Amino acid sequence: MIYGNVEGVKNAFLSELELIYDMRVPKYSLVTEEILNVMMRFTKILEKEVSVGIDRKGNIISVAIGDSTSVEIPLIDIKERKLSGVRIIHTHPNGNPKLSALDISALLKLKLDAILAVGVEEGVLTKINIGFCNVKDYTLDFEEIKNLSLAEVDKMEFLEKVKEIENSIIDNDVVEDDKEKAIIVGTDTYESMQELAELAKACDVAVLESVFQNRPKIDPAYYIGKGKVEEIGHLVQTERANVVIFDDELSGSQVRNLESALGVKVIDRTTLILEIFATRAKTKEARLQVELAQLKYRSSRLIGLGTILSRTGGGIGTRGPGEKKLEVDRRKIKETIYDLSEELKKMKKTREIQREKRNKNSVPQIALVGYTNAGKSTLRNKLCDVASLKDVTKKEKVFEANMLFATLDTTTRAINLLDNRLAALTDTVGFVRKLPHELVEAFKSTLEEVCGADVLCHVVDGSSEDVRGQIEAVEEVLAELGVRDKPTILVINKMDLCSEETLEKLKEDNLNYEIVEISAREEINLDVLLNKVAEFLPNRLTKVQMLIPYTEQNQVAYLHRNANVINEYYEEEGTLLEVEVDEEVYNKLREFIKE
Ligand SMILES: Nc1nc2c(ncn2[C@@H]2O[C@H](COP(=O)(O)OP(=O)(O)OP(=O)(O)O)[C@@H](O)[C@H]2O)c(=O)[nH]1
Ligand SMILES: [Mg+2]
Repeated sequence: MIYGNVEGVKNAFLSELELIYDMRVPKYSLVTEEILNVMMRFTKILEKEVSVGIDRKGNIISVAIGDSTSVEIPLIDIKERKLSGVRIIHTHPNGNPKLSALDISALLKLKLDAILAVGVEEGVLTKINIGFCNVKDYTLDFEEIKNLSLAEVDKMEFLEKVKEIENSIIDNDVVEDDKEKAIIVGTDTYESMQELAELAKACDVAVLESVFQNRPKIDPAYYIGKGKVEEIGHLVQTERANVVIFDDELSGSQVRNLESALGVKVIDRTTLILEIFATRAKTKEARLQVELAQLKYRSSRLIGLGTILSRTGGGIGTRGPGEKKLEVDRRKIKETIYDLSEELKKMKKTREIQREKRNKNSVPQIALVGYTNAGKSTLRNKLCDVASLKDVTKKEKVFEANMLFATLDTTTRAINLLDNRLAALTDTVGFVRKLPHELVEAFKSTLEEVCGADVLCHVVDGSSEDVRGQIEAVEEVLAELGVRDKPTILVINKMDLCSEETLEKLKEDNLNYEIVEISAREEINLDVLLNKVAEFLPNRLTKVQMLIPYTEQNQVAYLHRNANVINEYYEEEGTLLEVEVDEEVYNKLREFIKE
């Protein structure tokens, strides 16, 4: 069987190529002239690369049309402390034997014994380059032996060399360096690039370099200019990056072209955002939503993740729905999308019912909204601490970190306002610019909490260089949700990092808002915020007098927890309390109310 790109190749040619399988290579040789001659002939006829995989016994294990990655060989784990036992011989139809980026990454990822690139011009051999793995700084590296003649290749003590490499893998205790190291590429704005770097960080990917190209026109094949691609390819090699992340959406074919030019995995901003959502999704509903979004995004392009790159497994862009799921045909994907949507619809209904219940209980709703990293989760935690319901609350810390999207699921907790009213405080997912529209759709339902809120606290990071842009981005989403006319407090957070000037300027620029400046982390002005929120909430408290007999003292304690006790007197018949109560408490203790 001939692997790789065989479409449109005449059957007669394929049968002739099949004959290579019957050829043998003597144990101590790299390759034979006989095999090379067939390869070179077809390289000329097809004007394509021809690859042959040979094992250490000299058996031909695969013949393929296409680059070095079309050869099918099993993946070897470095923990086994050996190489794959396979060498790949392939032709370069342009006559240049230089190993390409893809050749080198195939060598290292597949742990080949060797990779030979045979330059072919007009069907004639020019020179041969050989790549071997070697060990440098306890990690797997490569060396390239250049411009050899066939006679020189013949003379090479190839098996000795391979043994040497395997010994040095054992001696140096080589570990697989599977950390993802990225070069980020953008054409939009500096802010957007900075955010992309943050997003990568949130995904545990180190950003080694960032490349910016100011380009009015998008290149249909590579997105960026050809020269830039080369520059990045060079950086990939020198910095030893293993993924390149683009700031904008790429088409499936751009991803494929870039991967083959750069020799490493290429992903775009949307894939990265989806990835973050996938790793952070905590509830079943959130996970379903992300999975749905990922399926939709990938099915619309069925991104290649070049053959070898996807087989090396792990890392960004490969989690979530899982490769297996993506390999199934489009019809299956459509069915899955349908099922997921149905399941989500059901969940949405359940949540609506829950929300209705809560509304009936007439607990006022406060929602924290804002740009990602503004400090919403920190604020929610602090408010839960400061305004805790004493023994009534089960405090549940929100996952908070200096990372984007620390929160994926809206999480609601009860807090006690300073006037002793109970309120529900909801933390929401942070917004980002260029949120893929697949996600806007998917996450609208989690943001629906916002629609039910009585007051919105729009939290902004006052210390950010792009406060204005972030405020606008959030306002846009709020408008889309149809909640711009809700009472909104602009909460300027991180005032500990802001200068007086910045704060003044911010306030001047946002005269249309009620503003409270705070520091969530340093707990500055949290009481001011709580009071402002109380002011904004519809007043649902009623002032009453209650006389509680001394035999029912637990009700006094209950009132202290759940109502606003203004005065307390000890009378003969019991405790007389002047309290502000909400509907629930009113109904529960109605019998004690003194007219
Ligand atoms: N200096 C300072 N840092 C703060 C303050 N509030 C929050 N932070 C930090 O800002 C970072 C982000 O805070 P989070 O609470 O996770 O932000 P978030 O708005 O919930 O972010 P997403 O969930 O991604 O939308 C964390 O490192 C916090 O410690 C503050 O008042 N001052
Ligand atoms: Mg958060």
